[in-house]
Amino acid sequence: MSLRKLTFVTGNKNKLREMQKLLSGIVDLDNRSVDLEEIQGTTQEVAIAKCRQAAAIIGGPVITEDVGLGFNAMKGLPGPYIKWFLKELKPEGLYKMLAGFEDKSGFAVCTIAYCEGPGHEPVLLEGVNHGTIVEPRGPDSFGWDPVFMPNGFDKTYAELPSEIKNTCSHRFLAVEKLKAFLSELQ
Ligand SMILES: O=c1nc[nH]c2c1ncn2[C@H]1C[C@H](O)[C@@H](COP(=O)(O)OP(=O)(O)OP(=O)(O)O)O1
Ligand SMILES: [Mg+2]
Repeated sequence: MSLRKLTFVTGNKNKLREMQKLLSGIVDLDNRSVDLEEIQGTTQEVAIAKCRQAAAIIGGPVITEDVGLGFNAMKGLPGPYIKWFLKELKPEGLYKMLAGFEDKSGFAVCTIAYCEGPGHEPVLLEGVNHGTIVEPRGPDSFGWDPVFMPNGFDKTYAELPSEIKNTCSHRFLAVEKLKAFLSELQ
């Protein structure tokens, strides 16, 4: 049986590494590193626009991914804008953003968008993982991993072995939905 071919359009090596693990044996995953334009809007709007662009560039079936980190004390902000907050503030600054708030809870959202090709409507598969924003702990190797401690664990994403992150993460939860969706396609 040959595996379905899909191109994951992302410029983020760490996302690619996790996605390859999560989809191994299920999808023949190719990668194209394209810096897709990200519009302003809700996570869903950003994800759909990103995936449309990717499908137009690749000319075939693609997935893209948009990740957000929301703070409940800030009604879900920074959400899809976390990349720019992280870039300027680093993990330490993200933690400090909540200094004036009692509520340190937050949630990580992974929105995978699948598009069959140019002219097709993207389909969204979303995974949400809830947790707490803590002082940075663990290796500073992937995004905001050092400040996110998922519920049910006493370690941050950065401190957890990747095999464990991959069984509970926002990305894992979205990939579970993607697998179910792909198994319904012919
Ligand atoms: O599991 C994760 N653990 C920690 N940090 C993460 C994770 N996943 C994404 N991130 C970071 C990357 C970027 O700073 C922001 C999302 O922005 P986002 O636009 O989705 O990612 P990106 O621009 O790096 O790659 P892409 O080319 O796929 O858009 O959160
Ligand atoms: Mg991006």
